[in-house]
Amino acid sequence: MTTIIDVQNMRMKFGSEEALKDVSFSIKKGEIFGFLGPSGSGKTTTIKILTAQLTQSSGHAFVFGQPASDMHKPQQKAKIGLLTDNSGLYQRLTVEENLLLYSNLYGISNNAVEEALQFVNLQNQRKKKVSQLSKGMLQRVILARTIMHKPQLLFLDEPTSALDPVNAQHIYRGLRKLNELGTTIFLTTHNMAEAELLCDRVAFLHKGEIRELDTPAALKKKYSDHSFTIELDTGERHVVVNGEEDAVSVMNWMKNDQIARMHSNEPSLGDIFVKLTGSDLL
Ligand SMILES: Nc1ncnc2c1ncn2[C@@H]1O[C@H](COP(=O)(O)OP(=O)(O)OP(=O)(O)O)[C@@H](O)[C@H]1O
Repeated sequence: MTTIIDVQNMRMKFGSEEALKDVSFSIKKGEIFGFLGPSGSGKTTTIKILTAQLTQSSGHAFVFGQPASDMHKPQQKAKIGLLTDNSGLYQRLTVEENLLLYSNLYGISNNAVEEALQFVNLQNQRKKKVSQLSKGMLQRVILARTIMHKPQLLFLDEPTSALDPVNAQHIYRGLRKLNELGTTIFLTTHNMAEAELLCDRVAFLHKGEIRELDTPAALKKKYSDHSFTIELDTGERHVVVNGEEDAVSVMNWMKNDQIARMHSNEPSLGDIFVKLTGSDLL
């Protein structure tokens, strides 16, 4: 599979502060990759390097097989979509006028405006002026603009931070659809449930270092204590672990038809994050 992003031993210093320390990862075409970390861990700095807004102090950062510092070149830039909190929208124009302006400016077909409005569930707000939008609506317009040229690679920095759960779900469906069509997605989020739902692999960043990188399922397995919680008909709850000692109790409860519910106590990505960073993001 084609490698879309390749980062090896990347470091970034701002004066004496080391924002990134020896960061390495690579992302294949078609992956949804979650870059997770508390505030100040280096997520935005990484996106800025990968989109040529900053140059790393040392190490290797390649996007589409070219140095990331070339991403400002029009040919490379056309392949990516970057969602940031910097809106750049015209306040006095409507949602639709903003998107049409953008599509004309970049030679994108006007049909893309309709598709983008659907993608973010804003068809009914198209005539609203940008100055009159709520924070969540504004975020959706920016996202619409980001995906309008059908980029091969999408950088999404906190794409649903201002959205209510219904609109967030709508965006998740849209992102999955884009991904099925081949778009690779690099996503940062503080929302661990979102990462678990969307990402093929996640990296946990802490103080500029990647502490773990794997599929959510593999990480959950790695950090699991292999215990189960059993709830009996009486409401009594027992935590049991694999092994002979608890097997006897479990067998007896089963024989006597006493078990009402049983589930594995595998950790969530949020639990793993707290364990790794000592920070509770939830
Ligand atoms: N231009 C800059 N000059 C100096 N320090 C910077 C600059 N940009 C980022 N930093 C520092 O680098 C570190 C990483 O910042 P970064 O914005 O990448 O974090 P983040 O993980 O994106 O945080 P958040 O989740 O709050 O957006 C922080 O300590 C920050 O203060």
